[in-house]
Amino acid sequence: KRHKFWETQPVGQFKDLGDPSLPEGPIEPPTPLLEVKQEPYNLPNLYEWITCDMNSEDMCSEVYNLLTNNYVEDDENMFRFNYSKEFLRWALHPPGYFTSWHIGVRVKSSKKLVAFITGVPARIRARDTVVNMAEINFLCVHKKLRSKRLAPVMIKEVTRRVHLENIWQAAYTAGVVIPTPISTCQYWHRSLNPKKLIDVGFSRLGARMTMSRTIKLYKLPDSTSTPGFRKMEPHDIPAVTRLLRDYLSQFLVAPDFDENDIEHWLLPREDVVESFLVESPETHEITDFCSFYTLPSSILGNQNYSTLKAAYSYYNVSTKTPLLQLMNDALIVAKRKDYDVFNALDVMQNEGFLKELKFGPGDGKLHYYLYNYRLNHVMRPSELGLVLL
Ligand SMILES: CCCCCCCCCCCCCC(=O)CSCCNC(=O)CCNC(=O)[C@H](O)C(C)(C)COP(=O)(O)OP(=O)(O)OC[C@H]1O[C@@H](n2cnc3c(N)ncnc32)[C@H](O)[C@@H]1OP(=O)(O)O
Ligand SMILES: CCOC(=O)c1cnc2ccc(OC)cc2c1SCCC#N
Repeated sequence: KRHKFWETQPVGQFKDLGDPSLPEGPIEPPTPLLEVKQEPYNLPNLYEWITCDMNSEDMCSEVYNLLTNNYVEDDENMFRFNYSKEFLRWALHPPGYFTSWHIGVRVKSSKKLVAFITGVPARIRARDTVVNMAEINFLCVHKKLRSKRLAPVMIKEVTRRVHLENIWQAAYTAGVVIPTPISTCQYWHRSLNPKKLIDVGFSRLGARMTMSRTIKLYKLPDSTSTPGFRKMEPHDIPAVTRLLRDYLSQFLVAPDFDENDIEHWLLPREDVVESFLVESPETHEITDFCSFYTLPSSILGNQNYSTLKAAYSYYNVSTKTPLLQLMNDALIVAKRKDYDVFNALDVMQNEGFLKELKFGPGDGKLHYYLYNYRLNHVMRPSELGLVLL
């Protein structure tokens, strides 16, 4: 397949896959800052760039509306991600964020927002090297402006603005295959509200299964089972940071979280991110951790339902409590909070609980990418310790 844009970019190219002579690490050296293009890339005449301050209620609403109507849909157009405004502000305002990396495109005449792309800074470790990267997300072009090669311009502009901050690598995921995935993961789904998932057409009644038998199959207890299982609180930040850093050190690619990062990404936020830990009743040691983020989806073309309430497994660590038991408690909490489904990728050690806890494999794949950083090893999902929103 010809990738006219991606073949021009410093990313692993399909033709290079077998070539072990190419060294791992940056593909291109940094450009001297004074030589980085100072002015924005040219857009087609009708359009103009806009920097999106997500702390502005109006701007955040415009971004929310663009994504609600034009962001990612599954292959059968059954769902479309419906990130909330609170979630977007959380996702785009981690420690050290740059408003200039939150980029929109407006129609000059109508001022209508028709495209968006974002970056946030992140320290990512690849093998033994910690690299300052940009995590790129929320690339969206209005449905009416597709297939006009706008995406490459969006990507070049966010690249330019990241370069201006002396950052030369990026990490991103996509459902599409472009040069060149560092890993390909699979989504798994655990029904919490099987009746709704069957009504919307996502799940089907199993052979020789009645609805009431299916509801019973997925039934969960009302209360969690692990002694000392509780919500994470601010005073837990140092212990959770230690626990997660130790745990993530086993993976080939993983975030290099410090306490500030943990405070932002893992302290519970209503309807955005939930995190729990196990504090040993005897020793008061924090031995385990689990978390999930809240990403609803619009249900497209169904008379009875408009929104799917989905929880997405985030970072989980088990050192004392069996991972199965820890994640079953996460399912119990999610069910109690009225989620319809609990989703998880087969990354990290998730394969160890997916089948046992009645997750079913999805038909969607998620490909992970690095920009301007070569890894000569296509990773198995279990070697990957990174979850992007
Ligand atoms: C040092 C810092 C570096 C920072 C930058 C790092 C890189 C960041 C990269 C971005 C990471 C984003 C991560 C992220 O946000 C998470 S993945 C979610 C992406 N968004 C959606 O799927 C929303 C619905 N779709 C759309 O809005 C459009 O279809 C988009 C805008 C996706 C493409 O608009 P379009 O109207 O359908 O297409 P054209 O404008 O005509 O352009 C066609 C070209 O775009 C390539 N394409 C298509 N989808 C892509 C995708 N998801 N990543 C990368 N490239 C993608 C495609 O291969 C082709 O190039 P090629 O001819 O070479 O094959
Ligand atoms: C019921 C299981 O499917 C989903 O939760 C879901 C919801 N909304 C989406 C919106 C866009 C979309 O585009 C790929 C997929 C979904 C999916 S399946 C893949 C995500 C997970 N897990």
